Amino acid sequence: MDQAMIEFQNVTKQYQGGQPAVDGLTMSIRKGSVTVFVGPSGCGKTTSLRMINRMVEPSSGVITVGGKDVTSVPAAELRRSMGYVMQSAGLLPHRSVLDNIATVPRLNGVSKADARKRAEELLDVVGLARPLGRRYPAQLSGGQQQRVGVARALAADPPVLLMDEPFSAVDPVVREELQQELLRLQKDLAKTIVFVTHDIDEATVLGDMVAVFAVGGKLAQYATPEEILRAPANDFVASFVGRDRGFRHLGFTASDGVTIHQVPTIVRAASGYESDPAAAGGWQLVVDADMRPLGWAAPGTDTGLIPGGSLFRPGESLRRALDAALSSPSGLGVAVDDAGKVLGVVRGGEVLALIEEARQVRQAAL
Ligand SMILES: Nc1ncnc2c1ncn2[C@@H]1O[C@H](COP(=O)(O)OP(=O)(O)OP(=O)(O)O)[C@@H](O)[C@H]1O
Repeated sequence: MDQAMIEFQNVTKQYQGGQPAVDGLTMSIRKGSVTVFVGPSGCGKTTSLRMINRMVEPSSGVITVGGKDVTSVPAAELRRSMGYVMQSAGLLPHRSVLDNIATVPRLNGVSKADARKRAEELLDVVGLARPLGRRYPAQLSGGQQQRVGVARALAADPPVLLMDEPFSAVDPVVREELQQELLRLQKDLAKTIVFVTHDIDEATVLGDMVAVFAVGGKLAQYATPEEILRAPANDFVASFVGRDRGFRHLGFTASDGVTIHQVPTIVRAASGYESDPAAAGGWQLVVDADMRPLGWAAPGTDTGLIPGGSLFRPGESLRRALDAALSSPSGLGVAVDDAGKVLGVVRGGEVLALIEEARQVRQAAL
């Protein structure tokens, strides 16, 4: 796993008449990892990404993929050997979704029938219903189009996937869904993914490694997301990751010690409500017949169902546990298992105490 897949050796790109867009970039990207290029607008992220598949040629320096200098491979062949996903999905409007996904395998000489069969399987992989394959791109939502973009990039089963702000044009809820989907896919696929974003949150969620670029095309820090949040290399990185970095860092603190308490529940079934006799006038969690959370019933009032907050799954970070408690109208964060069934609740005060404990342990280790 520690093998390098992509290497930049002192790579510079200067477009005509300008300052360098990328300046002396040297970095090694591990096989099977997700590496995120992040930084403010115009700092050379896209240029760096595009030099990997020769959509842009460097002014100087060498880039190797799988140990091979990319300039030794014809540009068109190199491009087809890597998946590429961009912000606008870039689908061909007059071709069906299936034909869009089958484009590169067809160019590689795969028969139409085989390419379509593979395209149908890929719809499953990216979580799209098969009938959508017959539609045209304009008949899909933005999020669905991005999924097709990912399926198309995966069609030829390339070892390397290049993704340029693929999720930035969709709303935040769909965006988070797509991020989680990509992480799930990556668990099985173990591709070498290079992902460009200007969103530090997206970078720390997705990246095994994060490369922070500064204006002028210089690499400011290249480290794990945890390290970038805990120990920014300089003032530029510190200001880029922002004031919330302490909070974001919680995303890397394990929640093992969090106690999950029992919670009084009301089952909302077809026959009506069944209240928990243990409720004794406090907040009650409303669940369906399968014990999945639906919302809250406030104490002593009849205001009906109050929407719940975010959910916490044991094994997730303290950030998730705290968010579940803070976003819940009752102040109790709902914990669920993998099937979405209620396990109990976490208390905000207890999560904060654990956060403080973890901070002291970190401090003592310095
Ligand atoms: N084809 C081009 N010709 C001339 N200059 C270019 C070209 N493409 C990019 N640049 C310049 O190179 C610099 C880096 O651009 P690049 O697109 O790589 O940055 P980026 O970090 O991806 O930005 P953004 O987040 O805005 O997409 C910018 O100053 C940009 O104006």
